[in-house]
Amino acid sequence: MRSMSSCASLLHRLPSPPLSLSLSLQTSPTSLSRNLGKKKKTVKRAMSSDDEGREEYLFKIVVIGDSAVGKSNLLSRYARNEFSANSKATIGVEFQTQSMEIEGKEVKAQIWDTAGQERFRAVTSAYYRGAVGALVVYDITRRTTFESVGRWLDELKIHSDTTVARMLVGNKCDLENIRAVSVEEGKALAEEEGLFFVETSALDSTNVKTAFEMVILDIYNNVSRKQLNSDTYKDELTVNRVSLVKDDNSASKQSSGFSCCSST
Ligand SMILES: Nc1nc2c(ncn2[C@@H]2O[C@H](COP(=O)(O)OP(=O)(O)OP(=O)(O)O)[C@@H](O)[C@H]2O)c(=O)[nH]1
Repeated sequence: MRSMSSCASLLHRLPSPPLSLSLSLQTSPTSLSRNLGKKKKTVKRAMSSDDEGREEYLFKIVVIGDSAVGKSNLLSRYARNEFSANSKATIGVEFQTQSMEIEGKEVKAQIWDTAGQERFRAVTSAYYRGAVGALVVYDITRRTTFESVGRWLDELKIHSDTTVARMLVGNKCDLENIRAVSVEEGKALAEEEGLFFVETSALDSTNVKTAFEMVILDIYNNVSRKQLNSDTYKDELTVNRVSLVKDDNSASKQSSGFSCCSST
């Protein structure tokens, strides 16, 4: 028996952000990539201008958590509105790019999904490199996956910047009847670690859009505040402008423009 109403809604880590969550999704490309072994540039984040001088942003977001918590299905639900009851374990890395508009600016979120199983994981440092946002996912019906959250957060801290926008996601909240982690426990951990928190269901779509878009919005707000003009940032922008030009040319080039993985 499913219960949608029991899913915990979004808990803000910070006071409400200055922007609303009404992002307009422009495209829904399916740039899925399995490029293990190829040595290519890793995108960090980007700002560029198109022909009309409009600002563009590219944010890399990673989805992490134990195996079978629903990472791949959360991404496929968000990007393509698809769910698979029999999805296979992810091998290596996949990513999807979503474009949207915030305050008249084009924002592209490049969302990376990797295997929860250690033996199927690609080079860890390459996966995290350049990430400005992260969804840390556990399965509300399996307590061990909640207990692993600390380990995933530690890995994120080791491999990325401290300013990464982070969302704790308790997935499979449609399975209320076999819940093993309470909403209160999820909230408490999120508060302790300074994360946003939401419970989702990739199966029935509950809060999936909110989870991703809250992270994107938080990154956007952070980046806007920083104004993206520091000296340390300029090199990255130069690299990423090239990637964005490729990305704009055609959907098919999108996956080749942004790929993983080179080891550090
Ligand atoms: N009931 C329910 N099942 C889900 C939900 N999300 C995912 N599943 C199921 O959980 C299983 C694992 O989902 P995946 O998306 O492959 O999990 P994953 O975290 O990507 O797994 P790895 O690739 O091994 O890291 C699949 O059988 C999905 O159908 C959900 O929200 N509700």
